[in-house]
Amino acid sequence: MLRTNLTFLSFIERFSAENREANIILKSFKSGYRFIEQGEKISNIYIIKDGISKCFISEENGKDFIIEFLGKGEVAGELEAIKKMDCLCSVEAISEVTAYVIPDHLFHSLISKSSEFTTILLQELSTRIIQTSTRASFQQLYTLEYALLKLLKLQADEHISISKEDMAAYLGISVRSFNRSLKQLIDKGGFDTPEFKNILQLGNMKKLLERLKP
Ligand SMILES: Nc1ncnc2c1ncn2[C@@H]1O[C@@H]2COP(=O)(O)O[C@H]2[C@H]1O
Repeated sequence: MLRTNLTFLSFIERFSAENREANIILKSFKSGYRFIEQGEKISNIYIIKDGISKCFISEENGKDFIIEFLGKGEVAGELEAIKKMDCLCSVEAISEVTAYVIPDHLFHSLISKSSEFTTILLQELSTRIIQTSTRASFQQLYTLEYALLKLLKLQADEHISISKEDMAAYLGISVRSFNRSLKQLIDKGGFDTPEFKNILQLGNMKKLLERLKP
């Protein structure tokens, strides 16, 4: 749910410190700022140093679907650079975000000259395929309450807080359905499986549920 890639982050921190002339700059974005807009052409690639962004597709019916939350070391904008296509989705800060901004010519030169960089990038893209496929299967094959419980547990574990609207957009449902599922989950008191039996009893889970109560 919240992706990070600390290997990518340490590579770019080291590279920009050792190659000041490369013009990699660090930019800060306020929460709510959309630094990549779906359908546009961009000339930079971003590697997140701090903070969390959401990466989402807006459909023509006005609904948004959150593909992934991107944290430390995650790259954004690489598809447009590699495939020479318009940006697949939008990327927006949901907390204060700082990111390394890499001009696309430098990104391409790193791919052709640094096998370390290319290996990290290939690993990242492979992980994205694995995670996106696993999530698609999970969300199709389990009940909504089960997916919601898993999403809540991840937030409790990682001490992050995601708005109700964003959680609904991540699960691909309306806020109304989200509230209904949350109520069902609270009323039922959890699932009788070894993995989830005690989740609702976690201290920070109680606080999370209080905040979200419909
Ligand atoms: N499945 C995914 N998981 C994580 N990030 C993604 C995924 N799909 C797209 N992105 C990111 O969102 C960015 C939007 O702009 P780009 O299409 O240039 O590049 C995209 C990727 O960096």
